[in-house]
Amino acid sequence: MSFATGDGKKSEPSSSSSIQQSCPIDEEQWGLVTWVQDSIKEGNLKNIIDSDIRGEISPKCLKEYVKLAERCLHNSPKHRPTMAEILFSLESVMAIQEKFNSSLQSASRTLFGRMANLFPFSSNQENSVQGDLNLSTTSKGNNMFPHMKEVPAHFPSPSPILKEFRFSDLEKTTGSFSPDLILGEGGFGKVFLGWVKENTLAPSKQGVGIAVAVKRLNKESVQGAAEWQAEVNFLGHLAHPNIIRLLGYCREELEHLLVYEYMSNKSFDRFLFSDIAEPLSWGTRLLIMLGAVRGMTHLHSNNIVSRGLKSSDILLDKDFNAKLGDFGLMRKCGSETGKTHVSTRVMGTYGYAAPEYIATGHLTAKCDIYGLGMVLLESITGRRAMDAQRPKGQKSLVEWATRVGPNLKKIMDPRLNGKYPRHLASEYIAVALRCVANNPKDRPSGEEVLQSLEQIYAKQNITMSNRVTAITEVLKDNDVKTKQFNVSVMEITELGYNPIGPDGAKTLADILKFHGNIKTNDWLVQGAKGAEFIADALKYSNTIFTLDLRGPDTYGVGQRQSYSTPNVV
Ligand SMILES: Nc1ncnc2c1ncn2[C@@H]1O[C@H](COP(=O)(O)OP(=O)(O)OP(=O)(O)O)[C@@H](O)[C@H]1O
Repeated sequence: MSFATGDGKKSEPSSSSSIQQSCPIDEEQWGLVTWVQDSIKEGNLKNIIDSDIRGEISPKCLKEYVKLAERCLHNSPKHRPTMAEILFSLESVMAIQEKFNSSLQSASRTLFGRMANLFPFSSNQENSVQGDLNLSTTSKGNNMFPHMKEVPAHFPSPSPILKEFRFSDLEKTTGSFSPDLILGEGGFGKVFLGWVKENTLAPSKQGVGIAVAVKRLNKESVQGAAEWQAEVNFLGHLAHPNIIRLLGYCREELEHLLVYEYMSNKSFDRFLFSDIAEPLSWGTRLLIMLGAVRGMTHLHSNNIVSRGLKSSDILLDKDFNAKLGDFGLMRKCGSETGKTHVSTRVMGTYGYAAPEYIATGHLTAKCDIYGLGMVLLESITGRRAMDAQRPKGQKSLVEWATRVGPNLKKIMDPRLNGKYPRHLASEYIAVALRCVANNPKDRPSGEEVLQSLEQIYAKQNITMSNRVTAITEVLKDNDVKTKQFNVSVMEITELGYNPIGPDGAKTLADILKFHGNIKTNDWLVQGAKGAEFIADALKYSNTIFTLDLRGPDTYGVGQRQSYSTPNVV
């Protein structure tokens, strides 16, 4: 913020200010502060406005703005506002100014265009994907906002492809924000299911057209408006299969709404921490995280840090494709947030935030990697980043997981029922633990995480042709005569094994050792290759192997026959 005297020169500072002794500011700043304070006292507000924007500011707005600045500069820290209060005040100021201006566009060229630049992104910082996206200001006058920096706006305005909805249309779309249509509730408000016509996005009857999710911010939300603005500015410009699509927005009076594509499986956390649905298999969890990492690396390549990825920010469509949502980047910019914003989000914030970010407010892409590591850990353990209900020593997931890391039986989500490939699960955990390393330098980049997960996925990938019905003659060398088997292909796919060749046999042998007795309907066995494969596996295994067989004609309903083979070593 720049202030100037009427003639463009700075006037001499008054020596009467009490700020002088107690504020650790340099002489130049002190001069500015006292000069502004004196001008305010004298009722000389006009004089302190930058001549470039004088005439564009509503007098009422200016008064409020200056009042806020004065509070920030209060001699006693106790009387200074919190970040949340500042945001709230700026929001009110903005509303006053908007009444004064005829349009948002004209406002953005003036004072409030400068405020929009406070949104934390950058387009021109060198190597900012891996590098420093610190938002601390370099401007001497803005030390009150340690996590913000006036940087050039990457996406300074909503994308033209976004639809500007009328509030009345969104009311219709959601049955007047019917409680029956609530999809969920976040820190800033409720999300409703609505229906719109496919081409025009005009309101439609329930069940007709396409489903949308309408997020309506609480009017009293102190940070909501900033979040709303950030989402409109960023999300409309980001087209990626792993990033939620924003269809449009609405801003009328104090109402702020966002309209997104509908994700029928809602958020990932629901599947990890509640019993509302069948637990997700290892394979599905891996694919979800792959999608999330792809989305995150796309953000990083656009110089955007998500500032605290959480499992609730990963939304899932009907096929469990993952998309990142929740781009309100301002919301966790101050430590005050924890005091003023009471919701699970605050717990989440602490649980997911990188230690150096908590300590210094210094934001880098590596802070995102830390959050990502937390979600990777959550996805595999089924435990929350922070869980006050857990016994001592287990409340913080990162601490607990670092301790028990290599012990798969302890660390893996019991709801996986042991159905995961041990060697791949170990690799997955190792990646997650690297991401949550205390020292940011020890954390991998987003690209590295992506590569690691892709490798894990490739190792377990089974093509569709291998997933065809398994009708097999198995174990002909092992006492079972000609038998045909129909084996559950999905299960083995989700376990992550490629049951072909010696490698497949080795991994199966590994599993045999781990599980003891297993049933054939956990495995894909196909033709003569399948027979060889099982036989091979038995050679590698030291375990008694129990087969539970059923024929193709009776698959799913038929009789089972059990067969136990002695150890074949
Ligand atoms: N596009 C969507 N489709 C379907 N459900 C959604 C969609 N967006 C959000 N939801 C549901 O609404 C809930 C609240 O979402 P929201 O983004 O407001 O908050 P959050 O990320 O869960 O929490 P917070 O805002 O506190 O970080 C989500 O957890 C999800 O269940």
